[in-house]
Amino acid sequence: MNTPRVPPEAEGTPPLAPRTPPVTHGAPAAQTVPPLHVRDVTVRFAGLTALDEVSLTVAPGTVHALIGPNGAGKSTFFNVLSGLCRPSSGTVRLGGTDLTRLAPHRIAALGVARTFQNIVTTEGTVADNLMLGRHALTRAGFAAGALRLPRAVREQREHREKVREIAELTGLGAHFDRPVASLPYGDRKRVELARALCLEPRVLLLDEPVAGMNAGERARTAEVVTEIRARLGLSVLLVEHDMGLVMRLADEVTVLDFGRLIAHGTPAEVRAHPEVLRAYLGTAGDREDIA
Ligand SMILES: Nc1ncnc2c1ncn2[C@@H]1O[C@H](COP(=O)(O)OP(=O)(O)OP(=O)(O)O)[C@@H](O)[C@H]1O
Repeated sequence: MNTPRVPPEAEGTPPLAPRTPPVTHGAPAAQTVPPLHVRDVTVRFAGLTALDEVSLTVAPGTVHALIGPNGAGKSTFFNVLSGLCRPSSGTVRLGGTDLTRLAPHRIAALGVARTFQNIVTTEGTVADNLMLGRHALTRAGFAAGALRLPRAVREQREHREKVREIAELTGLGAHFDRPVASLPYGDRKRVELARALCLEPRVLLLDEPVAGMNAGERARTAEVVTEIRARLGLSVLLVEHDMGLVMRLADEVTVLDFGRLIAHGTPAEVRAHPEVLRAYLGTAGDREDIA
């Protein structure tokens, strides 16, 4: 376990076509999910190496947690995967498709959706917010929508049915037409997760999905992550400081410290790893406890 385990490459996988999936009905169907391969990614900001040749693979249909003390490079890693930060070197591939230097909207269209650590929606209803998440999948043009042409009206209705399913799946069904601002914090934060799901991603990047939640809200969100993974078959890459949640949800855990990968393995392996214990319990007084 001391050396990172790197699953074999899926060489020769055909490139993925950009997705324009039909609007589906009934229970969301499990979809084909390619592995997400990150290889030797390095990011430098002026004199600081925020990521130093970091590699990991998110295997299809698994929950892979990325943990590490404050400043370890987790957000930078997410920013690379979602196209907000260009690495100095290294590659990101979804199956056989190179995502490394694509714009964020192209990465999203290829099936990698993310949530943000500090964004909690306050505007509009739950339905409004989830419809925003369908934007990338909308085929009828702006003019057709504005003119309420039959095709655009039908498409809007189908998208609304789909987002209602996702609201049910994420425990927001009872709040569908309520203003987000009127919901408790945990539900509001889960709107962000639901909005990312509305893109029908193959890989979901969750950046601290339970930050600021109370114990009940955390437990509910953990159930939702378990449920969406089981029902939709997608892969999840999870950044989270709540170690109880990480240990419960993750199949694999990768640990960063000062931009370097220091451990990779199952939750039990990582928890007992001396480098990980040192990184969390080491010298700095403000480091979190992994126990
Ligand atoms: N745009 C930037 N310019 C300069 N330095 C940056 C930038 N973004 C991040 N850093 C630095 O890169 C390092 C990694 O930061 P990052 O935010 O990725 O860590 P993190 O693991 O997500 O931390 P946290 O758990 O506190 O969110 C830190 O030293 C940070 O100060």
